[in-house]
Amino acid sequence: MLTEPHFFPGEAPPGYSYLEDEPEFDPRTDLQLEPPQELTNLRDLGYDTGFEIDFPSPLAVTSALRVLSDTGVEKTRKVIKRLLPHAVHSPDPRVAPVLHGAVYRSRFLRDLSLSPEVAAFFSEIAGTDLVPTALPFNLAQINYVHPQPEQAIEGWHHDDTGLSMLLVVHDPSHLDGGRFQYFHGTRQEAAGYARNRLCLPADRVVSPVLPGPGYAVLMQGSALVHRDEPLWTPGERYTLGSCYDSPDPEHTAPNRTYFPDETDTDHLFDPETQVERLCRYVDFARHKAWRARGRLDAFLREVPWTDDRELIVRQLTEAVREVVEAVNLLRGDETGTAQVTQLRAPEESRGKRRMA
Ligand SMILES: O=C(O)CCC(=O)C(=O)O
Ligand SMILES: [Fe+2]
Repeated sequence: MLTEPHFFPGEAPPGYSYLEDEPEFDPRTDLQLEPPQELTNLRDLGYDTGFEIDFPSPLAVTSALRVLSDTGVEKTRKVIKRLLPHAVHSPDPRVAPVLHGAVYRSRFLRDLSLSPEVAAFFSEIAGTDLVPTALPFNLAQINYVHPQPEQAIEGWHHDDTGLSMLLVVHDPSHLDGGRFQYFHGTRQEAAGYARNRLCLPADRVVSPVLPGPGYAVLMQGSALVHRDEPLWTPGERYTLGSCYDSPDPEHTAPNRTYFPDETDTDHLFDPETQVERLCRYVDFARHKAWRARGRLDAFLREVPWTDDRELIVRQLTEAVREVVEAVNLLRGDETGTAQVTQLRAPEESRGKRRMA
């Protein structure tokens, strides 16, 4: 069952505007697609088949692969630097400013994130069809580093999205710290260490070698406990994350969304969070509508001639289940900061993740 391609919104949301005078994305000069040497699967991390079955690919994380050419890196870096004023700054100075939905601010990043060449390359690696996510807010997320390295925070987490590319745009060889790292184990194990206030054992922390800017990993970020290592000395560090979904809605919805309560005093000082708010609602609804379209098409093709009304009700209900859940979530309350932190914590169970 495959859902039809998503329509990327024709207009940027209110409060967003595209940069003027941007470089154009040209896949012939900007991409340099080179596959990874190694793949680590969910099973290698210790997950069982029951867990794996929910995911479109058995892949947990790749070793370094190359996405951008030197020309592509230069263009990306220029755009990312120009977008810094729109990043959301956490009230905690140890947390890097982050910009979501850069596809609504940069045509270059939009076209890179939607590139069919990149999606085909990742599909080949993951061994399953992948398309740029129909939740554009999760396309082109830029992680900036606070200019003053503060007291180190651990920063271990897992994401609440599907497969994602994490691309280094800075030159990692010039940095003291700031590596992308992951835990070679399951979320449950990582949560066990956290509960007991223990650090993750150093011999199970992997720091994949990313030889230079333009290299990336592809990861199943919701199953992989990972972090950006603290930067021990000031330096320039930018990463770009972008998510990919399976177009087969039979796979569990990868993007679990909650709507942060923007009236939380923590957020009030940054007007950019207010702009993001509306973008999250619509993008979330789009993603659910996109998935349901595949299920409704399957219903149209497959519903049998029957007088079993219960059977028809069951099939139709299943086709729109995620839309009904989305409606309930959109009608519901927003999530406070403390709960958002909890939702992102590694001890979150897969069952909970499935609820939204
Ligand atoms: O910048 C990095 O190395 C990791 C960023 C990350 O994990 C995230 O944004 O979720
Ligand atoms: Fe992450």
